[in-house]
Amino acid sequence: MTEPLVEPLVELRGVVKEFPGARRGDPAHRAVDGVDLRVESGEIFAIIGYSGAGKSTLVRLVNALEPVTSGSVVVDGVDVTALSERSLRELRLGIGMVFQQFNLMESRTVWGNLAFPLVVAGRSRAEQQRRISELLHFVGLADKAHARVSELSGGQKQRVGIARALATEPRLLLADEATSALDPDTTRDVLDLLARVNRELGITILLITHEMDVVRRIAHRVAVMEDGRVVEQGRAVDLFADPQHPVTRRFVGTVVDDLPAPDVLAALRERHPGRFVRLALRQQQVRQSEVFATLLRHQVGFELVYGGIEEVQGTTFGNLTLALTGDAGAIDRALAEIGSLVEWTEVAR
Ligand SMILES: Nc1ncnc2c1ncn2[C@@H]1O[C@H](COP(=O)(O)OP(=O)(O)OP(=O)(O)O)[C@@H](O)[C@H]1O
Repeated sequence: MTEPLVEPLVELRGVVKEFPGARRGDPAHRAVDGVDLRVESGEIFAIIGYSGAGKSTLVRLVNALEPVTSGSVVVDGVDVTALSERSLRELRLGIGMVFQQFNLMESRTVWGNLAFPLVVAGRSRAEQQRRISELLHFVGLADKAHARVSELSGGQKQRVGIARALATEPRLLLADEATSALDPDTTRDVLDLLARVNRELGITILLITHEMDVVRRIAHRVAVMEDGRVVEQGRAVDLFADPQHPVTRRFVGTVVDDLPAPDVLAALRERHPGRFVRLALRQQQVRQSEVFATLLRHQVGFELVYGGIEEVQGTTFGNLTLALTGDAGAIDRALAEIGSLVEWTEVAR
């Protein structure tokens, strides 16, 4: 069977962006340093990195708000680095933008904010009416059409921001820290809405974030950025299961409890005698009951001293630290068997 042809909606090849140094004679600053990236049509792709990693700059290169220093940026089959101002305006009509600070006209009504991009796109009155009412229903704000934006909560504002981004029926949505100004509950609602935009409307989403929880909740694939470079990329589940780069490990550690901190570990050792091992529960390999049955069969005592289970895109992840007690030989034999069920490591003293 041949692989289905998946066409990238966004493709970056060897992209470099330099900004001039602050003073004359200062060296140029490389905000983006040779990035290769493919965002497939229909997916939610996340770029994660700490502040200053170059994420926002990268997004500004995709919608050509900034010119690249070198490399190519292809959106929907068109190299945006070679477009005229006029063609750029057309390109941007096909890309919706969602911002951290919403960027709405606060003193205008929700309706007025949604009408704006439609007027710019030259839609008739009747079309504006139809589209705005459709959008308001989709984002669950049909009763707020005539409210001023300044009267809305942060979560409602971001719903308006998303509706506005969708107004001209873009194929691609760029979301720049769309939930970073929101509390955890509202963040969840807005992420659910973005997932619906992707699932029900088939819109590709490229989002940037510094929160691994955002990636865990909605991203299909993810690229990790540090100092202008992509240090690791792949399916979100694979990065959670087996992060390679230290930056990725740090991000994954914010969501999946890895190991207790040294002081916690010391306190745990005071309270629990025995040999500490850590089980890494991953994807389909989660067979906890078999692990515990094996320990019991070898008459090894066990206590769960640290850890937790999380879900990433319907897949279970977790790290459990156990304190094992009993005959040393029996523990060795039990661990040898357990090695075929799950990955385990000794927790160093
Ligand atoms: N217009 C500019 N002129 C000069 N330097 C810039 C400009 N825009 C960004 N930079 C620099 O490029 C680097 C990357 O910035 P960028 O905003 O892309 O990072 P980021 O990962 O999005 O971080 P944050 O989340 O803090 O915005 C930073 O060192 C920043 O100071």
